[in-house]
Amino acid sequence: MRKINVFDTTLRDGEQSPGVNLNFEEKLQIAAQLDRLGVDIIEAGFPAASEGDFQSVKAIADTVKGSSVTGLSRSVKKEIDAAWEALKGGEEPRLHVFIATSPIHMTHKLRMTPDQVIENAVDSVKYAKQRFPRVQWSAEDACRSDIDFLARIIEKVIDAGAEVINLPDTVGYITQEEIRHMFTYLRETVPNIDKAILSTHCHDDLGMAVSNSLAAVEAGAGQVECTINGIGERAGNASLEEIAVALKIRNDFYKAETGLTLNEIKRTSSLVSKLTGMVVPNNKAVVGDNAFAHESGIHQDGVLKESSTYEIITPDLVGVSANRMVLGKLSGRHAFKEKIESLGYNATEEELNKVFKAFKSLADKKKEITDEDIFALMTEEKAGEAVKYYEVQALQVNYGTNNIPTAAVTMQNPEGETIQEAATGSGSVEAVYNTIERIIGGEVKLKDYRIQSITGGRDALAEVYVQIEYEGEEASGRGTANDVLEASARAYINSVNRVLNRKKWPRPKTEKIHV
Ligand SMILES: CC(=O)SCCNC(=O)CCNC(=O)[C@H](O)C(C)(C)COP(=O)(O)OP(=O)(O)OC[C@H]1O[C@@H](n2cnc3c(N)ncnc32)[C@H](O)[C@@H]1OP(=O)(O)O
Ligand SMILES: CC(C)C(=O)C(=O)O
Repeated sequence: MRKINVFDTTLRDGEQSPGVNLNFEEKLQIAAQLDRLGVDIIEAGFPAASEGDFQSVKAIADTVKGSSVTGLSRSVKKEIDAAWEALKGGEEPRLHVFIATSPIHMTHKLRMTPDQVIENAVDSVKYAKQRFPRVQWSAEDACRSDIDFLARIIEKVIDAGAEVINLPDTVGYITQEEIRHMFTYLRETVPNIDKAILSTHCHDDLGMAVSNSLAAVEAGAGQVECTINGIGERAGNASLEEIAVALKIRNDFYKAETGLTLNEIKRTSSLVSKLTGMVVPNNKAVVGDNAFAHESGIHQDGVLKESSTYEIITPDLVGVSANRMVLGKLSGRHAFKEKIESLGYNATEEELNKVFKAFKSLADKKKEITDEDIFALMTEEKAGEAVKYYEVQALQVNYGTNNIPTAAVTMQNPEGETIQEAATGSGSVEAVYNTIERIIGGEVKLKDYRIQSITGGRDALAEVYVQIEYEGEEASGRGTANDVLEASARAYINSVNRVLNRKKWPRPKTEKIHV
């Protein structure tokens, strides 16, 4: 069986999804889970993009030991240097350097001739090879490039030292037949192609990213680039879970396999969804809530008699467990610790104490504590803001059908002072947000507000996601609580704190020195 390397780019292309911005702790948490899932390569970010990206790529390279860690760079010396500084502590430093090869990108965006692009690509790979033991080169917009030009440039970058050649469908344009032809033609035409692994990276603009990736595998791709839940720029990237499970279930056809621990898929999907705020649709293949649900009588009858009548994937293959309720308010610390570990977390003693306290207080209010509740509490703890500039201490809301909603909020400000304010609004949430805005003393534009319950039932935890603009920066925020107004306040403050944390690591002014 042919082994296909899985290159996960959730933390780079996935983070390019509009509205997604992960903080340092969240990126580390996702990287650790990707490592548990067993992806071969984690693209941890774009080190030259900002100090924040640099620091998170470095921390991931320094700590992740199973998967190989890479970072993206333009064909620019300074960016390759920055990537080296971020990645050099890793076990197998690997660079991903790219330049566009399609006529439309070369002419209008790069304003370079094809020969200049070849020279630039070769120089940047040679420059990178002076530092990195492994270099991957990508031909951005490969699928709209002239195939003979691609063949020419690929031969030259392989000679310069590139070991992986990635051929992205940057704008999600290609069809399955065309991508199969592209990979086959290049394998037959480029004389030194056997010295490199060919890789595919598909976008989902026409909803064909997964099938195109699988078609590339059929035609000889040895690496697939994808993201958890298919998140990514515009309509997203090929989704890792769909490719991995298709290769597993249809290995009779593809004759290829990944090295993934498939029963970590559901957990990874939930973590990424929670931390990015991008909800997984119920009907999403493999990880959607309905993926294993049977509604109609004939189907239910069939499944009860023999599950393979209507189920080609068993839920446990991807880590979906039927058993929900486990712990309650009388549970002790040992059982709780074991539960946390079974959910894939390694908690420090301090984290465990904090989450155990939160669990006990939740158990006082809520009858059943499910895995999802514990997962939410632990994620909140692990992904707390780097610095909590503002913190909500108390909240009171007065609402009546014939009254103007009024909120009173007590908060701690960055100087450690306790401040109290009150304000009204057209609804309770607006009253809370107007009050918080007064305390912060700046305008906060609310661009998106979403609420969901973590489990079913009237006592379910509420989870609120917001998208705001504050001091010229956009940020998302998340808050979880028993009460929807408290969850709303937490999400709002969380997003403001993210803006303030980001301002600690501003995007540097880059000097453009092309290789
Ligand atoms: C298909 C993809 O997903 S590619 C990855 C996309 N991801 C990102 O862009 C996120 C990170 N990006 C950033 O933080 C910024 O864009 C930076 C730091 C990389 C560059 O910022 P700036 O220097 O302000 O340039 P800006 O983004 O406005 O413009 C891009 C420039 O890079 C050039 N460029 C684009 N791709 C490449 C490349 N692969 N190699 C060299 N130059 C390139 C463009 O032609 C343009 O050059 P110009 O300024 O001479 O016209
Ligand atoms: C930089 C490359 C790999 C990319 O993300 C794309 O072309 O979509």
